[in-house]
Amino acid sequence: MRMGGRLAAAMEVLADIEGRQRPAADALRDWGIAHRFAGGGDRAAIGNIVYDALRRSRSAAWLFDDASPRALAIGAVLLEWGETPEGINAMLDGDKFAPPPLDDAELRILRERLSADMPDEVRADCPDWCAPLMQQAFGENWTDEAAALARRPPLDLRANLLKGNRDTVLTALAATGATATEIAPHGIRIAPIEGSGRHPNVQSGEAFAEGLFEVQDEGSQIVSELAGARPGMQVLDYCAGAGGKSLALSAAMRNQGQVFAHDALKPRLAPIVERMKRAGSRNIQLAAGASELAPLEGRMDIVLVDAPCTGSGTWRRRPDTKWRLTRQQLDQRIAEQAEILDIAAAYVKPGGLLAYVTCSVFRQENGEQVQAFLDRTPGFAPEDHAKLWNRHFPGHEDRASIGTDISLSPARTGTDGFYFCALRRT
Ligand SMILES: C[S@@+](CC[C@H](N)C(=O)[O-])C[C@H]1O[C@@H](n2cnc3c(N)ncnc32)[C@H](O)[C@@H]1O
Repeated sequence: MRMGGRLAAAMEVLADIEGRQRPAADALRDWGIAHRFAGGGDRAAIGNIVYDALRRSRSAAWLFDDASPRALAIGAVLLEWGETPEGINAMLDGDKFAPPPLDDAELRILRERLSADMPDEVRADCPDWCAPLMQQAFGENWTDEAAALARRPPLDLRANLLKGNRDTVLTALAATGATATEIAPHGIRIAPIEGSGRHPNVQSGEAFAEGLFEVQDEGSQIVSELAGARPGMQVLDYCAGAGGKSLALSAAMRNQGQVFAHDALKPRLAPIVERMKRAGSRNIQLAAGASELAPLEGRMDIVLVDAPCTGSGTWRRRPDTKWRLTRQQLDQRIAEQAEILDIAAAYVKPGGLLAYVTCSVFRQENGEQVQAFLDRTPGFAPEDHAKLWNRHFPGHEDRASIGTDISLSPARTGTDGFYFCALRRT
């Protein structure tokens, strides 16, 4: 396929996502099934256009004064692929699978808009109702922060200390251009893809099969590290999901002590068993039901609450969720988080730690949530987060936003957006 055909396919997929309000991954998968002739390179390029268009929907629509799939797809290529309107028309020329070339009216508005300054709310590339939340979260930098959440993400890995170390992985993946992450001590980064490229399929290689690494964003590695799990501890991962953080905790504990992995939705825990085997983790135990949780009450050194949240910190990776999110869903997450904090706190032993984490950047799910918990719960006090950060990440003092808690973001730390707050039970 030439670029024209790829653009036409991306428009088709974007129309499907919009029309049926479905996840981008599902629409792309179905397109692939219906077009078996398309090769891996075509699928990657189409996927990149679709994801770029979703990340930059607002900007792309502004360029054309039109939010149609055509405007979003071509807008994405103009904004993210370094193409010019003339370059696009040259690409489409003579390609019978291509959409019609840019017409005079489109060329006129593009010429005007591409040389103008984007209004802040456009550059932020987020829904209107989220803009005030971004402003509350980031203050005057909010547009830069929101815009960074609309860029292509890197692929981050965590070297598994139970099987090797970062150098082992860097050597195994030398051909991918992987480098050490800046902050997380065991992290490895493969830079964001460019143009029609795709990330190497690191999970199909021997190093992954041997358990040398896990795929985990650097921000997720940092918050796992900040929880401070050490060998011999008793740790409850209360919202363990597929176990990304349980595995990081287990490695930090060198397989000594116990990680109890709980999730309200038991099927979500299922992948942990296979992941543990691969990683050589022997100290993770599933604690799905009430009977498994009851004996843990008041006995945990650390309870990690990686709470269900809006995921606004992960919009780089799942940009379709950004446009589907509603205020009602945010309110629902806030209520769930409060309930989970109240329940999970009971498992912390006196002197132990309640570590609250979200992958959201909104204050309502983060600092305000923690403050409300502290207001209604005697016996918990925030740790000194500047000290905590410096102990774990010396030399990176200025990187995170640190107050009575710690916030990470693509613009600031080059990671997904994460929130961390450690509360000591007194
Ligand atoms: C952010 S995800 C966890 C991701 C996981 N910790 C990781 O690192 O891969 C939040 C999880 O909380 C779970 N959850 C939602 N409500 C819950 C509740 N009331 N109690 C425990 N877990 C809950 C969800 O099923 C979901 O798996």
